[in-house]
Amino acid sequence: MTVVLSIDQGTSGTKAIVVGSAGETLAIAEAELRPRYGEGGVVEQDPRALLRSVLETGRRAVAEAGHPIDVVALANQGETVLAWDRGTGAPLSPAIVWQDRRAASVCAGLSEHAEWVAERTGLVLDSYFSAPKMAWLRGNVTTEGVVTTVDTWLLHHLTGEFVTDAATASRSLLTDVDTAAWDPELIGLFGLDDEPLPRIVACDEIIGTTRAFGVPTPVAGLIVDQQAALLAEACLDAGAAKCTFGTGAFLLANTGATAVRSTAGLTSSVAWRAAGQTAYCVDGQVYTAASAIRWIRDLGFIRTAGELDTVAARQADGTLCVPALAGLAAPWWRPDATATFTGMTLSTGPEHLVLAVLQGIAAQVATLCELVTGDLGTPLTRLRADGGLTRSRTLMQAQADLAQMPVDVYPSAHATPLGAAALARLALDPRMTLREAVGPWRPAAVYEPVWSAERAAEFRSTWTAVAEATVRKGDPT
Ligand SMILES: O=P(O)(O)OC[C@H](O)CO
Repeated sequence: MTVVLSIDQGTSGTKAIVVGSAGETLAIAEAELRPRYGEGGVVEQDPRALLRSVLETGRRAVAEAGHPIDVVALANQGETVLAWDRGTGAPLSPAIVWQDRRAASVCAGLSEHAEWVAERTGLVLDSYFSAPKMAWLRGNVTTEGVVTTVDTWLLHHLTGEFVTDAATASRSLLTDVDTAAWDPELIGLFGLDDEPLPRIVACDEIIGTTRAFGVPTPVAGLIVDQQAALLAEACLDAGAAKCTFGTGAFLLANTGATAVRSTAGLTSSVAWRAAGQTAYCVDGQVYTAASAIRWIRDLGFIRTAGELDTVAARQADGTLCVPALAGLAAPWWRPDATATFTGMTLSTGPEHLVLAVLQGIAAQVATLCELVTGDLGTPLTRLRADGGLTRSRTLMQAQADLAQMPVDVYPSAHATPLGAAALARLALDPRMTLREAVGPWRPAAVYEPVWSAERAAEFRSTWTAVAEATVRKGDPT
């Protein structure tokens, strides 16, 4: 029996779970993290707090499980970067979170290269990805040490190794998506030629051992959190898609062994490299989902996210929201976009604003479902969903209504660490298939659309007009 300590180091928190061989959760420990938001698109985290949360939740989960662990897996937040000293491991900068928009200036300066960069990397030249942030850090914060994604820094602390996995590397704008290897031309474009870059490893590779959680234990099962959830939800065949409703909402669809070049403004990256194969996915992003809910909570509209369904109005009053509180990603790619509420009257209450935020998130995800369908060449007919916000019945019903497809809610709140745990199991038992490592699951709830196709289309066209107007507001005059 393989017991995995699987750690999900995310934007809003770190979760460590101990997973038994049948995928059962033996223990859970969580730590909340709060990024620092500042003017000018600043979203930062204290790297030491991230590391502390990994060590502390991992140790608590192991103690609670009361069972020796065989392997440690780590899922990471993808595009968040920091500068650090390779000798001491000390951070030399804050962690610049994927939501941070300050590197937009780097992308603007490279805009004439946008087309070939997209063709080579499968991504869009946008401040969301790691390389512009790395270049921004170099130009504005420090020329010392190394600049890497957070996973590399955490893994250095755990094992002493200098590595990243193929899925995380593919989110950088520094890899050729077809080979998933560092690309010297891209590295040169961002002025990062002199940077030592970590070795790219497979997601199911044993990269070293750690003593951080007791006796020396192998470390394997490294992957971006979104891709981990795609794997946990068994989206193993081309065409299967999931949306994780976390800090942001991220829709990923498996495209098999091919990295498609999106014609719709989505991005393509490595889903995982495991069992000797590389699988790809297309993805679309809603930058603020739970962070929009946290925002309305901080404004006092709700006391906790658990109140969403009781507070949200049963009927909309015409208020619409584009929750672009940290810019807009696919298909607009406008880091400068800001959030909008329209259609309010004197009778609009907090309940209408709460409903409008939930419908705004669902409308953005519905747009992504439509675009994914275009890229896959076959219609997306069902959506799998996970993440904390799937607890909101109002949101899930709005999702089914606006996307006009059933939504299957994943039964566990731990899709991301369960996906990383599956990769770790595979690492320890290479005779297993990926499908066996993941195992079957049944939805905890299925939301069927109750709105007619006409009603959904009408809502979406009004909402899209508001989103387009939001984007036009920032157009140069
Ligand atoms: O930390 P999460 O769970 O919000 O996910 C972050 C995404 O992977 C960013 O691309």
